[in-house]
Amino acid sequence: MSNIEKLMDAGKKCGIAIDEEQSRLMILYMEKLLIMNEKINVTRITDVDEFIEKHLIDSLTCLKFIHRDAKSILDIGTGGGFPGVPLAIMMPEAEITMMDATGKKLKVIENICREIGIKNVEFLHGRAEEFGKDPAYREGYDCIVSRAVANLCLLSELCLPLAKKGGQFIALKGKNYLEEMDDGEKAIKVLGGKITGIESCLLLQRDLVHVIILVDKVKNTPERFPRAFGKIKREPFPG
Ligand SMILES: C[S@@+](CC[C@H](N)C(=O)[O-])C[C@H]1O[C@@H](n2cnc3c(N)ncnc32)[C@H](O)[C@@H]1O
Repeated sequence: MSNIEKLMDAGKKCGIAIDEEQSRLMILYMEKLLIMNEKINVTRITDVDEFIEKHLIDSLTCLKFIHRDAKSILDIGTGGGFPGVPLAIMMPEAEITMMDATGKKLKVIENICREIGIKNVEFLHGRAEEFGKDPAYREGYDCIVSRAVANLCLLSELCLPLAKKGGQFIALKGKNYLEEMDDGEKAIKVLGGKITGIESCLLLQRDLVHVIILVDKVKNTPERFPRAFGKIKREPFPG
């Protein structure tokens, strides 16, 4: 079976319909990223089957939860482009912005996206807590997604200020999410969000359970958030 077929098949097993052209683009992205990864470390996953499951399919588990009318999606801490690049391939009508504090990684994914012709993407180099204070970006996105960046409390302070009122924040989490829920839930409420669902996603390996935390932005974020990163790290979230 070719890698293109493998990805379509894996999608089918996980309830995600991937057509041949979408699969071709994602596999091309993977191949180019793995070549670049030998020079600039972007991902520790280099085995193709593992990449398909843990990067491509895992990124797409949040697809069905994104509001159909979402036009602007921001991936905070995108790293090697996850979940942003697979979402951009699957949602050609939406504009996907990928943000990361590390410019080197962002340049790699930008170059690959340009090379393979993914057009509905933008790149923002910098820290989420700084963009969150900038009126040009604050409360400017329909949907914020983020995977493997920080615990739920910290992550919410980075992400929710950038979501529009009426928009969403979707956190892709590992199976240990429960430890983060108490503090995370309190912070989400103060930041103007409301948890509307916690969904588990079973990947191909049956023991690999990931969780998606769905948050609606129901109120504007108070102006004092986000705080500077040093403060976010050092001080507990003010209730
Ligand atoms: C572990 S990687 C995860 C990458 C990708 N989301 C994934 O799931 O494969 C975390 C990424 O978040 C970025 N990051 C961490 N804190 C950030 C912040 N405050 N603003 C923007 N990016 C941040 C890091 O530079 C890093 O690339």
